[in-house]
Amino acid sequence: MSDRTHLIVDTLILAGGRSSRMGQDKALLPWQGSPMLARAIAVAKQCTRSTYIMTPWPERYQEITSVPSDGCQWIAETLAGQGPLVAFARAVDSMSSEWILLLACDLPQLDATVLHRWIHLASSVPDSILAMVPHHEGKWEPLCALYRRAIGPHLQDFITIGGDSFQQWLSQIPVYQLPVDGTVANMLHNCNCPEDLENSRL
Ligand SMILES: Nc1nc2c(ncn2[C@@H]2O[C@H](COP(=O)(O)OP(=O)(O)OP(=O)(O)O)[C@@H](O)[C@H]2O)c(=O)[nH]1
Ligand SMILES: [Mg+2]
Repeated sequence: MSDRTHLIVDTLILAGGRSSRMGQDKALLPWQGSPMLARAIAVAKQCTRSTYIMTPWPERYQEITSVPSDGCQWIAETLAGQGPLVAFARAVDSMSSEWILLLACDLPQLDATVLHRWIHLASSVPDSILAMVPHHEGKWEPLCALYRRAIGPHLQDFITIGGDSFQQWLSQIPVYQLPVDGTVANMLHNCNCPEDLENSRL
């Protein structure tokens, strides 16, 4: 058991998806006046030490993020379109924190208070726990969750044998199930298509 109150946690935001259901780049879509990626960065900066953004097209986001002047770092993605699990596996090697807060770029209602609570909880889970992930409506919500950086080799092995599903991978490792109340459920609402965006603004 770690039992330390000050863990070193960095955020990794994945922003390299195709946005095919949305029909345009989700990261740049405004929600309450600011692009969804900028919102995710702002919350990450309130909660963790450094913010990394994994994307094959950093030039698209220069204006909204002012990277690197605002403390964010890019992780270059050379092979785009492999999906979030592979992107995460590649990014882990470039990171150095003990825990990683993994976020999608399409979560406009992230709540810093909840994320702080999860990070605090991470300091007291047993060392055997490799990830802390909300479980909602029968499935894991892997793109708003905490992972030990030490999971890197295990994840790489899973991918090497053809794995590409977070749900399958998480069923094979010791995961702490984060409870989902109303606030967390709102926070997990990701905007995949135009209707999701409209519903989340209601
Ligand atoms: N860096 C990186 N991010 C990815 C990749 N695939 C998905 N993502 C990100 O993972 C998160 C969840 O992806 P989805 O919500 O399924 O988004 P998507 O793949 O862009 O959308 P669809 O094309 O509609 O499935 C989003 O933040 C995406 O930008 C990838 O290959 N590389
Ligand atoms: Mg999504």
